[in-house]
Amino acid sequence: MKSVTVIINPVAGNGRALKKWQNLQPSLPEATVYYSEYPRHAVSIAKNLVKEKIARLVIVIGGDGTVHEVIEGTKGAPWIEVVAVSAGSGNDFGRTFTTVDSLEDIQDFVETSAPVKQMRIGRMHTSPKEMVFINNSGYGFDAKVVYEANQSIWKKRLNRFGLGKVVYYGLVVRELVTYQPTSLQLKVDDENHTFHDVWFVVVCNQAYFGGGMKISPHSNPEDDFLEATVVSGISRWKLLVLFGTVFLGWHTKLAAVKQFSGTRFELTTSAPLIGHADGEYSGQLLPGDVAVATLYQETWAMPIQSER
Ligand SMILES: Nc1ncnc2c1ncn2[C@@H]1O[C@H](COP(=O)(O)OP(=O)(O)OP(=O)(O)O)[C@@H](O)[C@H]1O
Repeated sequence: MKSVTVIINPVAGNGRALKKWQNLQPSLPEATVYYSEYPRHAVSIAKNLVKEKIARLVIVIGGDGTVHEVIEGTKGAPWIEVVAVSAGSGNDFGRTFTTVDSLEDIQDFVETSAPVKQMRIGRMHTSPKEMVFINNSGYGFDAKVVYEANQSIWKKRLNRFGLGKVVYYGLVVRELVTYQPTSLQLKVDDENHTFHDVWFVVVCNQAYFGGGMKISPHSNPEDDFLEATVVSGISRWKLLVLFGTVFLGWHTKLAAVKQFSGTRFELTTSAPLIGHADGEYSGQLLPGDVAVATLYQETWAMPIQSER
């Protein structure tokens, strides 16, 4: 029997995480419980768990940001299994990896002694910084929207009424009007590609991004490859239509969308670009910098949906 540890982000999903935990708590009296008290606190909680070297099931109650932090903290500890109770607003993690919602789901994991498959996780390196990504990491338009949303006082105000997403929609429209596409060089393993008029580039470890868009259908965290999607040479309003086609899977046939599979991706830019890792701001890529996306050699014990 594994020991159960619960990590909750009380602000995720505008308090939804806390409500979900209040429902589960009476059934898990033995669980060790930690609350994330500030951004990136879950990274240090997870790092401290790794030091104990005990086989355990870690249940993360939060959104993609909180799962990202716990996974970052459990690097190099395949004896720790991570599952999530989806309680954020986007929840792309739970579209591929396993989520639990009831006590029965949790018991399945606690009681099974079958080894959990090991998953690959991405790494975006821009010297001297290194970012983990479970879902995806990239640069450009979408990262700018994330960055602006996190700066916005309106996001906090509207979140109180569960309307935080309105800020994202507003910013997508604003950036559609004001964003200046740039040139980008992409090296996929040994092949060089140059793009002009680039809106965004995203390197994916799993298929979904942006809260349910299956942008990279061939991405699979069980394999040894990452996939990059570059969107370039498209007018502002066609880009909006393109986002709509992603839900139908038609975007992969458009000339403005180029996709590559590989093991190492080098990105360089002609103008400063804002970046994200799993939808959280990850800093700027400046002309002269090289961002390198690869998979970590280490693996993580995270069941994926198809196994259940
Ligand atoms: N006690 C806290 N107070 C404020 N922010 C916190 C706290 N604990 C964690 N955070 C931060 O909250 C942010 C949002 O968390 P998370 O992404 O899990 O929820 P979400 O934004 O609602 O969901 P999603 O990313 O799926 O849309 C994370 O960046 C995390 O660092």
